[in-house]
Amino acid sequence: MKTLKIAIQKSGRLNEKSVEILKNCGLSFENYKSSLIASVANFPLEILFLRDDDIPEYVQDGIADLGIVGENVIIEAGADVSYLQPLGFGKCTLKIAVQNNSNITELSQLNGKAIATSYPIILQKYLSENNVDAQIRNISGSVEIGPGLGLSDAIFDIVSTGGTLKNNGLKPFKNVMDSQAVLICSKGMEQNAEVLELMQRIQSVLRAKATKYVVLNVAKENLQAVVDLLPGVKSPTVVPLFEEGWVAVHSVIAEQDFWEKINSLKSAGAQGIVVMPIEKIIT
Ligand SMILES: Nc1ncnc2c1ncn2[C@@H]1O[C@H](COP(=O)(O)OP(=O)(O)OP(=O)(O)O)[C@@H](O)[C@H]1O
Ligand SMILES: O=P(O)(O)OC[C@H]1O[C@H](OP(=O)(O)OP(=O)(O)O)[C@H](O)[C@@H]1O
Ligand SMILES: [Mg+2]
Repeated sequence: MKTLKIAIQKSGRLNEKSVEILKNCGLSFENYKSSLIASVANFPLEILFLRDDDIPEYVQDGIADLGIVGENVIIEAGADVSYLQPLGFGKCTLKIAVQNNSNITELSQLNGKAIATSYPIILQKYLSENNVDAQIRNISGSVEIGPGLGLSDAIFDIVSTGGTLKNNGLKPFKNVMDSQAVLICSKGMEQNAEVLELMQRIQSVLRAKATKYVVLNVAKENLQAVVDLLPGVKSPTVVPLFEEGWVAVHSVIAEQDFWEKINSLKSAGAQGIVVMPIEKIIT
């Protein structure tokens, strides 16, 4: 059996969550800051710790079979890789931003202006699609200080909370692309047995993360109303309580509408609601 290689970020925004998702898949490996490669003890896999910019090309060229990296970095690199799974972390938007006191309100006003960015390829494509002819200043980081120093009239960078823009006297002007961390593989590796096994594990971890396990008590006369609110993985489990006329209901609830559901359950007669995290859901 061939040992696969997966490339993840060595340090930075995606490192911790990438390590976490692999560990949650049951993979056992040492995560020393100093080592650039780690062997997984219980799966035919080696983990390469790299700068995120290098990951798309490593995967494209088959030096790594798999990778975890932001979509923004893949698109910027123009890498020819297969997308396997969005991972739900590293969520951000690439935006053009201008100074708070700027009078730029239309895209066409960027004609002839200078825009600082670390993502010149994505920006150039967007500008060309919108017939804007601006000068792109390619800088590798701290892009947000550009306008304040007179280096550029606008910037194009990653925005998440908007805090960095605010701290530098900038305001968002145009949203260009949303991004999140994704699992990718080299072309032709999509059906590899170990790749499929890893995908299945990652998906079961993601499904579990998106849900909570709920146990509650309800009087039999209110059971149908409560069950109608709870789909469960297949359907809710209902077991009798020692006290006559009462049952316990076991089910799962989606994280996203959790509080709304809990309030509806209480109104429908649910009592003693216990909520627990789920580790994995295998379907
Ligand atoms: N503020 C943020 N919120 C959410 N996701 C972000 C944020 N900033 C960056 N990201 C995502 O995380 C990725 C890595 O960001 P990071 O700042 O660690 O990159 P980097 O400094 O280029 O790292 P490296 O040292 O590996 O080259 C980005 O490409 C993007 O996909
Ligand atoms: O909207 P916000 O929540 O403020 O996040 C946006 C900032 O986050 C990223 O930088 P990071 O903090 O990762 O530092 P870096 O420039 O060293 O990569 C990005 O380059 C922005 O500067
Ligand atoms: Mg980088």
